[in-house]
Amino acid sequence: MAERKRIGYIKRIESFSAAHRLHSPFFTDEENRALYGKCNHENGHGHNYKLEVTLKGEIDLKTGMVMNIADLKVIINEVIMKQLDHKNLDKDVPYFANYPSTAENIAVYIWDCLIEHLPILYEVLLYETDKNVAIYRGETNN
Ligand SMILES: Nc1nc2c(c(=O)[nH]1)N=C([C@H](O)[C@H](O)COP(=O)(O)OP(=O)(O)OP(=O)(O)O)CN2
Ligand SMILES: [Zn+2]
Repeated sequence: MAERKRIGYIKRIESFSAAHRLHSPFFTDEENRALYGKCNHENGHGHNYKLEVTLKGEIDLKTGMVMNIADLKVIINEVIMKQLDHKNLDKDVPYFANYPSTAENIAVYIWDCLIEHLPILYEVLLYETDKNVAIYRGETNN
C-alpha cells in the first residue's frame, strides 16, 4: 500500500518594532478622536509587534519538510522585516496612507506581501500587544 501523504503546518515567529497612529480618512478629526482615543494622538505611538507566519502543506517524504524554515526566514526578512521594522507605518509604508494601520490591516498587508512568495501560506497572526492579536487567513466575503 502506498504511503499516505501527510499535511503539516510550520510556523516562523519574528518580531519588529514600529510606530503608528490610528486615523481613518473616512472620519473627521473629531470622529477619529472619539473612535480611536489615545491611539489617535497626533504624534503617534509605538509597538513591539510579534508576527507568526504559518504555512500548510504536504510533508515531503524525502526531506521531511513542508518547507525549509531557513528559506522561510529569508523571505520574511526580505519581504516584511526590511519594510516594517523600525519604521513609521503610516509614513514609510504607502499602503497605510489609504488604510488605517490597525493590527487587522497590518496582518492583511503582511498576507498580501507574503502570498506572492509563499502560495502555501495558511495564517498571519500579529500580536500588537501581549493582549491584542489580529489573525488573517486570506479570506474575503466576495
Ligand atoms: N480592532 C482594533 N482595535 C484596536 C487596535 C487595533 O489594531 N485593532 N489598536 C489599538 C491601539 O493601537 C493599541 O493596540 C491599544 O494599545 P493599548 O490600549 O495600550 O493596549 P492593551 O489593550 O494591551 O492595553 P491595556 O490597557 O493593558 O489593556 C486600539 N484598538
Ligand atoms: Zn497602536
